[in-house]
Order: sequence, then C-alpha cells, then structure tokens
Amino acid sequence: MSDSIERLYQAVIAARDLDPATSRTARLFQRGPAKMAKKLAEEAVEVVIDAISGKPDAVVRESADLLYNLTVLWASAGVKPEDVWREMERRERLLGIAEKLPKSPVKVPKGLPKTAPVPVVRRRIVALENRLRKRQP
Ligand SMILES: N=c1c2ncn([C@@H]3O[C@H](COP(=O)(O)OP(=O)(O)OP(=O)(O)O)[C@@H](O)[C@H]3O)c2ncn1[C@@H]1O[C@H](COP(=O)(O)O)[C@@H](O)[C@H]1O
Repeated sequence: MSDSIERLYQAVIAARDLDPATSRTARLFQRGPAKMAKKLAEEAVEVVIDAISGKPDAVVRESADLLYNLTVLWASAGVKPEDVWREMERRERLLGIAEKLPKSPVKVPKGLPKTAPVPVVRRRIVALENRLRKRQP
C-alpha cells in the first residue's frame, strides 16, 4: 500500500502546477490548505457514514478519496510519505517493546477524600519513548 501512496504523492506533486481548470489537484493547491483540510474532513465523514451504514464497497471508494485528500494535504504541509512511515515504524518498535511489559494497572488508594487529585496514569509507552529518545543519536 505504501508504494501506491508514494506513487500518488508523486502524481500530486506533479499535478500541483497544472492548470486548475483541468486538474483537481492544482485546483486544491490554488484554493489552499483550508480547502484541502475541509475536503479531507468531508471524506473522513463519508468513510464513517458508509462504514456505519454497512456499505464496504462505498467505504473502499471513500477511503481512496480520503487517502488522496490526505496526500494532497501532506504535500501542502511539506510532509512526505516516508516521514509518516518512519513515525509508524517508531511506534511499532515502542509498542512492540511495551507489549512485552507487564501491564501493571495503577491502583488508586481507597478512602481518598473526594477532593484529592486522582493520580495521573502515565502510559508506560511514554516512559519507553523517553528512554528511546535518549538512546537515539
Ligand atoms: N487519486 C486521485 C483522486 N482520488 C479522488 N479524487 C477526486 O476527489 C473527488 C472525490 O471527492 P468528492 O466525492 O467530494 O467529489 P466531488 O464532489 O466531485 O468534489 P467537490 O465537488 O466537492 O470538489 C473526486 O471528484 C475525484 O476527482 C482524485 N483526484 C485525483 N487523483 C489523482 O491525483 C493525480 C492528479 O490528478 P488531477 O488532480 O486530476 O491532476 C492523478 O494521479 C489522479 O489519479
């Protein structure tokens, strides 16, 4: 799937400077990030509605539109697909490590007065992330 998105990203970059009268992508770039964001949000809602309505074929079509509009917004924001893949790989490593940790739920002591602040449960993954960040060059 990442190959398809990377090809689409290259096509979006190539279409950016085409004639907005004939290229939807060029028209989106001409109208700017706010319009791109609006289209992306609309497509996300369309995916949600079709999924809840039990229309998998429509979910497929709208997901393709969603990925197209996301790719356009990435290009506009200066984000490349490989930036996102790198973040996903980083989380996979973190989650992979976190999955091996014992899940120790934080026990809130009984009898705390109602006004006492509830202890903030910091997910272990955050601690791991800090450790990994220290290790990275
Ligand atoms: N992958 C896509 C792609 N997916 C979806 N879309 C457009 O996204 C729209 C889907 O959103 P909507 O359902 O809201 O459609 P719409 O109601 O017509 O859109 P609006 O009237 O709301 O603007 C469709 O009209 C498609 O034209 C795409 N438009 C272009 N591409 C690719 O982008 C590249 C550049 O193409 P051009 O933009 O045509 O230069 C090419 O590789 C294309 O294949």
